[in-house]
Amino acid sequence: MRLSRFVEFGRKIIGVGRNYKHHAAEMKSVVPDKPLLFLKPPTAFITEGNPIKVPRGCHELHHEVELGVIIGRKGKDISEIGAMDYVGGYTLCLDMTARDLQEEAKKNGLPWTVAKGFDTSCPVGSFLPKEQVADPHNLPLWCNVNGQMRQEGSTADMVFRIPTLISYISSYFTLEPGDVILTGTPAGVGPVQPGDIVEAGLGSLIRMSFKVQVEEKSM
Ligand SMILES: CC(=O)CC(=O)C(=O)O
Ligand SMILES: [Mg+2]
Repeated sequence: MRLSRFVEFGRKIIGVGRNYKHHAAEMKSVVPDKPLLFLKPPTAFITEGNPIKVPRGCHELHHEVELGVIIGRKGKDISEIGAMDYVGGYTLCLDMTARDLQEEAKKNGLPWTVAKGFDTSCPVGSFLPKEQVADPHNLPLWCNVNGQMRQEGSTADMVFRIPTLISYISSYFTLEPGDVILTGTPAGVGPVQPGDIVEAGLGSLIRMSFKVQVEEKSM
């Protein structure tokens, strides 16, 4: 299988939380002393042309624009020094988050699984082979809703950089080709409503757009 079809691999989506200090501050949280991880199932993926569906019981769905790192080689206990050899490419992701469900979970000391992993919670853009990205730690990220800019940041501001993330994650989870690491979001996250259009970009490399819709019961 070709890595450009990573969405079809059915692999892990590993989220990193509070990896930008201004976002941690807007969430009234502190930057963790080691990467804060969560998982989304592969059914979270959607590509352009498919809607973001507000999950049942959610009244505050937020956008979080993020750089996605796509793993190209299987590895466990990867050293920071060799970590970039395990990157196959990059993409742009929206880590859609049911903020009200997440806040409730946080208050009760419960996991974020539903808040982060519901169907359509990971819209992604096209695959960029790593050779096309000169410096993944210097990429502008932006997100607007109905044409109004909400998030503008740079991957230069990540707290834990890609080699650290790969090394840390692989000390717990074997990384496999097609796994995607969501590297955290810059400040400016906010709500979306059914009917909204969420547009996001990664410098001049990727631009993508998704419509928000109510989740309807499937038969
Ligand atoms: C508070 C969060 O939802 C953490 C997260 O996903 C992030 O990008 O930061
Ligand atoms: Mg996030």
